Amino acid sequence: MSPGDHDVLEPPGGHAPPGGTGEPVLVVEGLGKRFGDHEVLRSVDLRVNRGQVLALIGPSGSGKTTALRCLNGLERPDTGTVRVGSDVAVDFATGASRTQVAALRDRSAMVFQHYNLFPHKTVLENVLEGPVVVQRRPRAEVTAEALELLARVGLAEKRDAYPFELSGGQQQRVGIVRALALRPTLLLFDEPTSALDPELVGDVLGLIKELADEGWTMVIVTHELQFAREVAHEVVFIDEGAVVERGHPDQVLRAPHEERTRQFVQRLLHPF
Ligand SMILES: Nc1ncnc2c1ncn2[C@@H]1O[C@H](COP(=O)(O)OP(=O)(O)OP(=O)(O)O)[C@@H](O)[C@H]1O
Repeated sequence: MSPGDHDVLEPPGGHAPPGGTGEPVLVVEGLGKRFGDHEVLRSVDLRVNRGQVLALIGPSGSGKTTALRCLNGLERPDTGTVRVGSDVAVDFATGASRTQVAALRDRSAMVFQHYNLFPHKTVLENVLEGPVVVQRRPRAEVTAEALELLARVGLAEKRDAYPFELSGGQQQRVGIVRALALRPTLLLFDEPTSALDPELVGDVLGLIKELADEGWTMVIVTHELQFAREVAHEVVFIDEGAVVERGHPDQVLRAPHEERTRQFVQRLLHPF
């Protein structure tokens, strides 16, 4: 590979050391969002350094998905700034332009709860859609990368299959490949295993853990607390749209300072 080429199997900038670097990839300040009278996000701050994983946890309806969608430009916050990498900084309070929001979307890639694959497109076409149609990169180059990524997740032979021919776990692996093919600076996961049958959950979590070990920078919304403890460098607990507690996974998940965090963690660990 010549200098400047991008190895699609590696995170941008190469593998980060364990624990990440000190270089910020995502800096979010004062993120606020209302849907009508409902204040869904209240001045949320987040920071993730290169090679780090942030796990965002919280009760249903606390604003986790909305926060991710704001980071990805799929939703427009009313206030706050979002910086991704060294060259994209969007201040929503002063009215972000379409070009700025598009730049934000270009830097991060989202893996959705329900896979969101195009049902009428093959696996390969699903992976090519973003890089070729949206990013306008050369089809031949992207196809080679997509096949490499599909091989990595054990789906090379499914390139011409349609989503309905795949298991949920396989569909979600395609969802992850589709995100990686965008060469994102930041990967966003929205409860990536919540739609899966229990026996397929470990398969997808294992793949995400591998990516984390390789130094991909990620924000993961999850209810899988054991997984969050193993993979995340920081856990952020939000409730009613506001950050209640943040810290090392062992502290937040085993010895939380806040009563609301303790109750939430207990409910997830002991639902009955
Ligand atoms: N497009 C929308 N229009 C109106 N209200 C919305 C919209 N999207 C989300 N909401 C509301 O915002 C609140 C937060 O929703 P969000 O999906 O972000 O929560 P969540 O923490 O991800 O929940 P869950 O764990 O159940 O997925 C909810 O009350 C939801 O009904």
